[in-house]
Amino acid sequence: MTKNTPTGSPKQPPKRPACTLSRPVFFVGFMGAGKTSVSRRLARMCHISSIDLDTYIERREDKKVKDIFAEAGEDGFREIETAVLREFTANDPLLVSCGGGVVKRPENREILKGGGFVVYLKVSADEAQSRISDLSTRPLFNDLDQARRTSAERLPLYEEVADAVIDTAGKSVGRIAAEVRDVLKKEGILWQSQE
Ligand SMILES: Nc1ncnc2c1ncn2[C@@H]1O[C@H](COP(=O)(O)OP(=O)(O)OP(=O)(O)O)[C@@H](O)[C@H]1O
Ligand SMILES: O=C(O)C1=C[C@@H](O)[C@@H](O)[C@H](O)C1
Ligand SMILES: [Mg+2]
Repeated sequence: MTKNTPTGSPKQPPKRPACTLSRPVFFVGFMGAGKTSVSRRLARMCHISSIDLDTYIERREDKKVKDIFAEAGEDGFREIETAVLREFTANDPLLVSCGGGVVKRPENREILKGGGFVVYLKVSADEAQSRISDLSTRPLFNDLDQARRTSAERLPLYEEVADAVIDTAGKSVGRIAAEVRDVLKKEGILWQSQE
């Protein structure tokens, strides 16, 4: 007895969304806003690449961010940060999670505004503190009062560069990533097609 031969086209692997970015997407916001976590989650959701500037700097310098601060001071760290930020405006578009202080330098704000689409993830200093388990990894998050002041000083700088603002209060990383995805699609930055 012969088995029935399957008809139709050969079995295809399940379709998955292939996404493309038309421009780099930069995540900015205060420490603990979730820039790193959200860009990683969105990258997984959409099968695109993401890069974290702090992690990239640590690999490039073979040192932890807090050790670069200790050895070269904040200015030394900011020099490196500007150089790597420039790299990611010039390369293929990626999701780029920036360090919390990237907006401090006017030069960086110009790079961000001219170099891609900027998503500002908003968080209060109080909520940020409750999210970060090891504050010693953030040399500029010394105590809550100081973090509240720094956050208030930076707010207009984040707003200056932002193309989209997303309030993260009380939302999960997955929900924020989905909100960002929807904004990027609506703005024509993220294209999703079936392979
Ligand atoms: N929406 C959220 N809800 C609860 N916890 C969160 C949320 N977003 C991030 N976290 C947690 O907060 C901590 C800091 O998150 P993350 O490193 O992504 O922040 P960041 O904005 O990249 O900070 P930094 O500027 O210091 O790099 C992590 O432990 C992460 O799991
Ligand atoms: O807010 C800041 O100034 C910083 C945030 C971190 O992501 C690191 O880039 C570094 O600790 C400085
Ligand atoms: Mg980060």
